[in-house]
Amino acid sequence: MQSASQQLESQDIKVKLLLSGGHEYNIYLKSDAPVLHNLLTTVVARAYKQESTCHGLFQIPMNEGSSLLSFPSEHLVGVVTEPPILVQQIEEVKPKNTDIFPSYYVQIDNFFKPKEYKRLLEYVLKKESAFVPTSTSTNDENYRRSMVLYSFPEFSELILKKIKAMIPDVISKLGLPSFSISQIESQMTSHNDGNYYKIHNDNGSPDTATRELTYVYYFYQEPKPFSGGELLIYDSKISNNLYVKAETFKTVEPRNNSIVFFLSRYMHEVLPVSCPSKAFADSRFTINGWVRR
Ligand SMILES: O=C(O)CCC(=O)C(=O)O
Ligand SMILES: [Fe+2]
Repeated sequence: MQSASQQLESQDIKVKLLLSGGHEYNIYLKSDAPVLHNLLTTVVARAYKQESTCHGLFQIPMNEGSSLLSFPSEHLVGVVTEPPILVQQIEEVKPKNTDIFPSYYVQIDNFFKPKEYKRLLEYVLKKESAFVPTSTSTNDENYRRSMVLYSFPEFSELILKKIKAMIPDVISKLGLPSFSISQIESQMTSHNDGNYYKIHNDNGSPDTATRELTYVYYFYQEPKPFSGGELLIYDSKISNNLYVKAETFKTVEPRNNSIVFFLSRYMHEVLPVSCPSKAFADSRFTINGWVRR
């Protein structure tokens, strides 16, 4: 769905939310905030009696995060934006088979404190011999090349605690309805010279279906000893009533000591890594996993 809100440079927008029952709330949002896009498309969908693409609960932090406004999407009657944001004409908001649903992600820098990050790098270098080659659910040999470490109790507890604390903020930044977490999985990976992971999603099989969010934490030695290894997250479109990959995508730089969150259902891939030294210590390392509902 194409709306004018997507074309603005990021700026602060004063947004008055008009809710059923005559309630009004003033909030401030960035013009490129996914939640603003969802608010506008919800109003547009109601105006044209379409199914909203974001049915569910809105949860919007207020007063610099000290309070949270929650309301079901069907209670949203209107939105007043200052400066004005025009949503384009009916022809362009009608869902067509060719509509692109943009993918959204959140990337947070300085995830581990410097001491934790240093300890993690020292740890991974000692664990080289415990890493094993990765496989995929289809066992296709040319789909994925990397190494994985499944057990690292010294860090999995710490990362789970930090991720749990971040989830409410991540959910709100992604404009998602909240959900209760049943489990958070984690693994450590290394990508060395020529390694990659072709286009896939992370919840496409019965045993992965409850994965809601994927997270990837990146770490490596400085100066950066490899190139490539970008994460591409594809936008979606609807074809035959199914979400499928669009041609367009977002490119995520695997920034040192940053963590990325996105919907596990998005199609994504890891571009080939070039690591001239081929030394394990020079790999693109991650701790990644999935938040299950
Ligand atoms: O390493 C990355 O950037 C993403 C890894 C990934 O997609 C996965 O393990 O499912
Ligand atoms: Fe993945």
